Amino acid sequence: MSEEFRPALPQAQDDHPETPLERIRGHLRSSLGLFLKGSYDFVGVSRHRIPSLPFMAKRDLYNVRDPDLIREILVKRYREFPKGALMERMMRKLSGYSIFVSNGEAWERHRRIVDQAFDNAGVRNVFTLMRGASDASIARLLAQADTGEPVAIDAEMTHFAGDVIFRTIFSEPMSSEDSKRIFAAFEEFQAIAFAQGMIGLVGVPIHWLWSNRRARKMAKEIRAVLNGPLQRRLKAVRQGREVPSDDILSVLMTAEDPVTRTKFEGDELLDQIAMLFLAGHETSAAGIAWALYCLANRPDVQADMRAEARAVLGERVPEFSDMKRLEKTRDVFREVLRLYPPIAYLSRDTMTKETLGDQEVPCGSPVVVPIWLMHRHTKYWQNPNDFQPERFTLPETKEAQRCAYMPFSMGARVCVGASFALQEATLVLAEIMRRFELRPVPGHEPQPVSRLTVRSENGVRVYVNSAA
Ligand code: HEM
Repeated sequence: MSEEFRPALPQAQDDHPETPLERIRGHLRSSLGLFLKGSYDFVGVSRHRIPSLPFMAKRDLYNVRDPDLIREILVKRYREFPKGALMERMMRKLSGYSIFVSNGEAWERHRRIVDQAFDNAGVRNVFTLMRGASDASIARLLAQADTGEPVAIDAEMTHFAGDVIFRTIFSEPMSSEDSKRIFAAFEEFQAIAFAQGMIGLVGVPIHWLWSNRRARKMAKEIRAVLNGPLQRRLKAVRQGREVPSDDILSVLMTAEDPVTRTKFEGDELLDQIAMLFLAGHETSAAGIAWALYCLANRPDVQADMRAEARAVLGERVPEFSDMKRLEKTRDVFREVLRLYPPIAYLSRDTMTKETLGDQEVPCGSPVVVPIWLMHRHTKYWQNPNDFQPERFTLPETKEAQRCAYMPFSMGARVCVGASFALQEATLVLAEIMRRFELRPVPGHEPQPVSRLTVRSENGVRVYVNSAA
């Protein structure tokens, strides 16, 4: 095992900047400072003042680092800790009141319908479509390999994950023109949504912000790209033409909620598709890019994965049944999701006055589950900042996995696409490893920042060469 590689840590954020404005500016750069405050060995609930301008009301957020309380919030009493209104306001322009942000009966209905598209059979059905996106990504990498130039692997993985979700929803690849349009618009939308979220937390009503016009324009652009194939499909159905029957769109259009006997229709269908597109590509892209950064720095782990991919797949096309045999590959991805959880924290609001641990929490307060901190908690993990994929095979890590590992959250609102994400990551990582060898770019250390997802502020670049 290589001893020299230390996975990049976020730059320390100054806890005592001169002015409230400076503190706010720091949080606009990355929320890792605000939401992940506190030591990595504390078990309990800590209270933190939300930075605010002098004339704004003072509010606190509550950071929960106790596995039993986390379970209570996410699993046992999830209805009493709904998602906050701020997130919903940020996302409304792009995806209406859809599954990621909704609460109560509306969410229960959304989830019952969306679950039908993502059950196990659904994930198997879309495997061929995923493989199409993986083949396209390998072809793009082949064109960039052995050139002596670093490859922007984070941008490539964003393209890959966007293509996967587009193909698995619509049964068609994303055209290169659409992919350029949608990624540019998404990048801008996310930057605005994150900044608005941070500003909104401080207490500024976000509907006052000038950036709303720009966010609306970007959301319109994204929806237009997704609406094209949706309208084509609806027209084909109206005309009685044959349409794909096993992609995500076909299930979303036909699945009926068993309780209310309703379906997704009209704008609501486009809202849910836009949400799935966002939730389904940004997180996976972030995770896979971090995995490739870690692998570039660990040739020994690459060699193990290459041997596994070649033993399981040989020279042939991967099949759905191969995925569960790529165990090392899957453990590498699980370890990367521990070190760089794409969603660094979960945020909920209290609906009444609550007592959490030794804290009295007023009604309407933000309660944060800091996934990042739990994944590096020294009470549960040995050498928490090291990249050690083999830890997932050790019996002594079982307890940590049970109480301090939650990259996909837990409980009723657990990620709907968890199996889907593990499958696409396993597939593309095995495909990359069986063909290529990655090397780090000297002097380039990615800088983790958490905006909507945990990304590198300065990109992720690696050398890609053909493997022997
Ligand atoms: C490595 C990749 C992924 C990670 C780490 C991840 C993580 C998460 C987390 C932590 C949540 C809970 C958020 C919260 O409660 O505030 C979540 C929810 C969700 N995820 Fe994922 N996700 C990933 C990939 C995907 C994919 C591929 C899809 C769809 C294709 C997806 C769709 C969703 C949806 C719809 C929700 C909302 C579920 C609900 O509220 O009922 N995710 N994800």
